[in-house]
Amino acid sequence: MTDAAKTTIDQSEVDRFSAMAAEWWDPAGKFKPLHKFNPVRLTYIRDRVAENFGRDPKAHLPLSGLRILDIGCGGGLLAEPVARMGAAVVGADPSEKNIGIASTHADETGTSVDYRAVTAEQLAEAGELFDVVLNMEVVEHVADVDLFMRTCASMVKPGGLMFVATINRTMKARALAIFAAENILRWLPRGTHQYEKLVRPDELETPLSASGMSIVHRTGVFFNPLQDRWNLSPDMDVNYMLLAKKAE
Ligand SMILES: C[S@@+](CC[C@H](N)C(=O)[O-])C[C@H]1O[C@@H](n2cnc3c(N)ncnc32)[C@H](O)[C@@H]1O
Repeated sequence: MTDAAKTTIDQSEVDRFSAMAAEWWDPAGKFKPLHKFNPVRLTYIRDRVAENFGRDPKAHLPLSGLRILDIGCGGGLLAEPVARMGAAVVGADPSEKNIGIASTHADETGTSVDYRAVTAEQLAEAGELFDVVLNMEVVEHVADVDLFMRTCASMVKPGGLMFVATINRTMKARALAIFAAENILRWLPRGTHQYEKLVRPDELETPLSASGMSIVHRTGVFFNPLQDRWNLSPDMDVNYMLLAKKAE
């Protein structure tokens, strides 16, 4: 099968997120872990983007002038604050319901985000290019990781960045991110993550390097129960983030 005939969409995954769409902006609801994640990932994105593009991360609008794609944006939990840092943000998600909730919320908060109910494949086919692609908590839900990564990488401009956040496929992740998070802590609905669909860092590195991108930074993200907060950590066995840069 050619790439053009393949899809990255696992319809059962998209349907599951659509069914929960009303809860995107409830900080105590089914997306509570993503709300809790936001401070650490937003700071990481801001600081690394500012460093790459020679900006002051503490400036009023540190991301102004940059075109950023939030692929698999869901309800826009990340797209909105990134737009408020000055970037021109395209938020894309295959679920019409997610995009509906995201658009309504952005209207309510007066935030400008260009939301589109499309797949990464459709955006890439249209020749869209971005300074930064945010690929956060999506790869573990797609049908074809390799194709998804190559499609996303094709939309990064030379010298641009892609951030990827996901969960490692390790026994520790199975115990903490699936069993404990879904059955004991009840942070996530049961069935949110399937062990077989979790993705190891090297499985992202292969399609990235085939697309002219190299990993320039990697970090674990770990929950500290005493602080009730996620922090960056050298331990990449469970949640982790990668930053890849395209050659100039
Ligand atoms: C766990 S949510 C992450 C939402 C957002 N990125 C965040 O971190 O706040 C996963 C999202 O990926 C979307 N998704 C699933 N399959 C996808 C695909 N093949 N391409 C793009 N997005 C996809 C889902 O609809 C859902 O909104």
